[in-house]
Amino acid sequence: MVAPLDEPLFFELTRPQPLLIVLSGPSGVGKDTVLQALKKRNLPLHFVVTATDRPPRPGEVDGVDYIFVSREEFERMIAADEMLEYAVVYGDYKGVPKAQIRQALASGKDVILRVDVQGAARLRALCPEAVLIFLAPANVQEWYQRLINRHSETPETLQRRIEAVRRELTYLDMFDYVVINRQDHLEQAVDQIVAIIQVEHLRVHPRRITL
Ligand SMILES: Nc1ncnc2c1ncn2[C@@H]1O[C@H](COP(=O)(O)OP(=O)(O)OP(=O)(O)O)[C@@H](O)[C@H]1O
Ligand SMILES: Nc1nc2c(ncn2[C@@H]2O[C@H](COP(=O)(O)O)[C@@H](O)[C@H]2O)c(=O)[nH]1
Repeated sequence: MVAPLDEPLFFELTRPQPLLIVLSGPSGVGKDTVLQALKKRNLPLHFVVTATDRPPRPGEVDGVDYIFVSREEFERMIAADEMLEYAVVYGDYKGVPKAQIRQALASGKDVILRVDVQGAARLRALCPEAVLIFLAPANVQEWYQRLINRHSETPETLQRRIEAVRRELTYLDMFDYVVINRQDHLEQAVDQIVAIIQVEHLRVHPRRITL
């Protein structure tokens, strides 16, 4: 006699576990640009809007690019334990609102966010099951030119970002994947990130995020 199928087992197999995907890499490598291109693919992803106390750059929109707050408000959020991770990045506060991530994961969606490399290290410690992707340039000249062409930096902030890159590269081992964002081949980098998400959902032992 054949045993009846075990329904809870099948439920487990077909119910995807949401992923927490962390995109990191040096300043100016193209993290935001890659995420904007990924948004256009209309995948069931929640794109986290992180908070900062730096002023918006021309064209940046509150609630879309960042949640822009005052330094006092940022410090209130830290004191109230509202940040999953926060750091002073190139002189400004940046932080990941905890409630936003929890709500998105609870809805069953994969969650993706970009942070600097120290933020990725902190998230790895807080959430070892997160998927960490290091976005890298094809070579240092391309990366430097990208940062210059963005016209977002003063000589001082540019220097700070250049000094940081050497230290950031020493963290490569902590990441699960590396994706090269080649000059004028943005869609290729996006394809590779989509492939990582797809393959992560094929794991026999899914990553289980607990925050
Ligand atoms: N594949 C690419 N080819 C050409 N230019 C690119 C590519 N990817 C990004 N860029 C350009 O590089 C510049 C930096 O990109 P972006 O601002 O997305 O970097 P970032 O990693 O988010 O930087 P930061 O960490 O400082 O926020 C932008 O001017 C963007 O248009
Ligand atoms: N550790 C964190 N880093 C963050 C967060 N949000 C953004 N960032 C990173 O900061 C730098 C600088 O950003 P910019 O917009 O001022 O150029 C960049 O690498 C971002 O990825 C965060 O919540 N935590």
